Amino acid sequence: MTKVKICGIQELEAAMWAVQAGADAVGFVFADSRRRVTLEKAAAISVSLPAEILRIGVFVNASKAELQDALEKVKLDYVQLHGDESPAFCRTLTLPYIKAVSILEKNDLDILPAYGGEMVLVDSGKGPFRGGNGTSFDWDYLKDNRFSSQKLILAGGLNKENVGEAIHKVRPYMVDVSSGVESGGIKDKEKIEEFINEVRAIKTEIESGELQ
Ligand SMILES: O=C(O)c1ccccc1N[C@@H]1O[C@H](COP(=O)(O)O)[C@@H](O)[C@H]1O
Repeated sequence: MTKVKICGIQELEAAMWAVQAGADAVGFVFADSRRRVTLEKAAAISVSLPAEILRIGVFVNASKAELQDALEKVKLDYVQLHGDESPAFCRTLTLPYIKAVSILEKNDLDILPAYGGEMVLVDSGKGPFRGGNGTSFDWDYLKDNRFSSQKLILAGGLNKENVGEAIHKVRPYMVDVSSGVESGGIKDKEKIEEFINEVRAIKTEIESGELQ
């Protein structure tokens, strides 16, 4: 069963749309972004969410102290690292982390194991920002890749139209979406519901053997 993360949450209302539609995780962006949210606002949203929802904080080149502070204040389950954090930096972290890696060509996948961590995230390297660009990469790169010791999160340009193909090709542990569930730059209830419904439908097809 593919898990779903709805990222770029800035309002409790949008978080609840995600929860009610069946999301497994929500993401708060603390990096420089139009989706940036303050620790205080994220903490207020976090405290109102059901315990079983994963809270994931998105950072770019934050210090260990900043990561730890956010983890505690927002009650984050993971920090997601979208900057130039090195494998050595990641491996010294004493908090749960997910390293995000930009994939421009197939060889970019080779470094994933070096980062360690329970999960790794692959995103598109295309676009002006460190993430949240709404652009995808060639999922065929991942067709014969299985990261047995790391759970794979697929991100980058996902939407209700393409997430089925993406899951079919990559079989990720979790899909992560931000731009694809927005209208006019803000989270859209209907798009969140449609995206999650689409993922649930694909899961059913895979489990029933209809989708090979
Ligand atoms: O969403 C942002 O603004 C952002 C800023 C800096 C780093 C990461 C960011 N978001 C992450 O980017 C990917 C892909 O998002 P999209 O669906 O293509 O818009 C996702 O992991 C977000 O968590």
